[in-house]
Amino acid sequence: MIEATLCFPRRSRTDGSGNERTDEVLLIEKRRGLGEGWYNGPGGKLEGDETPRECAGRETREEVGLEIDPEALEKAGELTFLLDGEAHTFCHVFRTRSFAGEPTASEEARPEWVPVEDVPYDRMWEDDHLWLPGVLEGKTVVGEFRFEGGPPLDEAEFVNHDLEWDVALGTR
Ligand SMILES: Nc1[nH]c(=O)nc2c1ncn2[C@H]1C[C@H](O)[C@@H](COP(=O)(O)OP(=O)(O)OP(=O)(O)O)O1
Repeated sequence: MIEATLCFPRRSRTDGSGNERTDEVLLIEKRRGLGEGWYNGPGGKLEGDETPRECAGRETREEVGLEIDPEALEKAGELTFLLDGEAHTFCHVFRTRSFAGEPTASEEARPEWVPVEDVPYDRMWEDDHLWLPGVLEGKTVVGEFRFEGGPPLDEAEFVNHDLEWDVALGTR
């Protein structure tokens, strides 16, 4: 089974007049690999003996150039994606308001700050609208999502899911 991560950097922006505060999340439009052409958080597969939070920090740096201290990441979710009845990917989800630098595009990803109310769920993995809103509200989630008819996973059909909210997650 693949072990992977997703990272959702957050910021609050105030408009020129200082009146409107917009809460935003950094998404990427993925340019290659699984989920190509769709929006998601930065992230990818664990490498070597790195921890999930180290992986999330590294992938965010590689894909969009933000520097993130792995210890500053808050664990928000653990998602299992099953393909044709078998565990395909276990994904650790993190969020953070602590990072350095400005997002820049890479070969893998085009970054975009998006108001939390305008997340383009119709251009994302079909399961995202089920768990990402809660994660962006500060909740924790454990979920299982079943796909059928692959591989690859991103061409399979999303069939059903189970979700549990406000779960105490490990510190990894
Ligand atoms: N159903 C799903 N919903 C979702 O939101 N993200 C999913 C997903 N299934 C997989 N992912 C994400 C998790 C992880 O960040 C990424 C894994 O995709 P890939 O195997 O293509 O890895 P990448 O090519 O991005 O990583 P590296 O090769 O390690 O750079 O896709």
